Amino acid sequence: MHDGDVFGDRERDESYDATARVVDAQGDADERTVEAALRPRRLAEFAGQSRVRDQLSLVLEAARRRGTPPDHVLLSGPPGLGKTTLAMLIGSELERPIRITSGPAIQHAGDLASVLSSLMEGEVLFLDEIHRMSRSAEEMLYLAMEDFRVDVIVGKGPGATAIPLELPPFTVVGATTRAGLLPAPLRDRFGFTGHLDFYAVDELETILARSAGLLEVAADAAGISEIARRSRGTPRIANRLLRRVRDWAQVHGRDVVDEEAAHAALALFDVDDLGLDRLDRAVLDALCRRFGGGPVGLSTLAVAVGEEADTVETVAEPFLVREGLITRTPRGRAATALAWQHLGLTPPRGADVQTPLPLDGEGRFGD
Ligand SMILES: Nc1ncnc2c1ncn2[C@@H]1O[C@H](COP(=O)(O)OP(=O)(O)OP(=O)(O)O)[C@@H](O)[C@H]1O
Repeated sequence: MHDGDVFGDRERDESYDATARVVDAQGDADERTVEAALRPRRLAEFAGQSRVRDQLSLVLEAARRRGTPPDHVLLSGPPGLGKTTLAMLIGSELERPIRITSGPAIQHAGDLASVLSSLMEGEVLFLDEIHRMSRSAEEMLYLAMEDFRVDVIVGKGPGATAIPLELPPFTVVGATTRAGLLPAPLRDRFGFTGHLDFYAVDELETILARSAGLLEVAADAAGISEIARRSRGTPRIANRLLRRVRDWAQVHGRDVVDEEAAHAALALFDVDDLGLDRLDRAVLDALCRRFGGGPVGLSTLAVAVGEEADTVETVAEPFLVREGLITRTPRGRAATALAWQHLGLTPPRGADVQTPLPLDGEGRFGD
């Protein structure tokens, strides 16, 4: 029932095929079938995010004891960190059916009305990319979440009338990578909000060990650890790298995914020991070698690496900033001392003294 076309309509950069990156945090439609097999089936199997997991577990257990559907749940955070997985787990923990759709699939209030009017009591409605719903659907959703009612409009023009339709109680689980884009009235209807953060290496190791078991891949601790370190804090990337290393091991007649297999496979796929790929490194290289560490304007930097400015900004930059390799300053992008070191170069004096711009809380810059 899961992972159908509703996930296919994602915003992609058009000039650069980000899906071709082995370190892309967004999955494609084909990959979702494999991913579905790796999803934890119980909350207890969900590694990491302990705060959100414990809070959610409490909310669900209390609702179960009361015998009522829990509050609506909003899950936010970057792609590939487990929002869909948690939504599925809410359904399975409550032992309720789950209905899946997404913001882009609901462009008219009527689309939402037909979903809402067919919900059963206690059903979980998962709305992925909820920030991409149309305004009219959003307004209908507020009312449905608060009063369990939709107004069905019959007729057109001055003669149109609204017929209220009562709905059985249900729970909305919304997922978004951009919580800041949700209008406040919609955000306020969620009784519980969980923000997912990037995973620590040991958490990714736990996830990888479990995935290796499910994929029936023999993997040793050093191999798993090597993959975890290069996975950019993201389970989706970790699982994908595991599959590529498994491929390498298989083709080279190795029985075990070990450190050597991980090194060789990840070198083949251009993923370095920090998890940077070709584009990330090209940006650092241009910044340091061509522009003396910057600061340099985005468009100049983009020309130097042969990509669109938007690609550099949305695909490469967020991770480079998060890793402390570059900063964005009012005068442009600048390499930090860490970037120089990563390229094996000596940083010039003052490589770290640029004043960064403030982030807006979602890893984006305020300008
Ligand atoms: N905590 C976790 N434990 C085990 N596996 C996980 C965990 N988090 C994510 N995964 C795995 O990572 C993959 C991606 O997770 P998921 O689809 O839930 O991410 P998402 O946040 O919904 O991404 P998107 O925003 O792109 O929809 C799945 O295969 C899932 O099983």
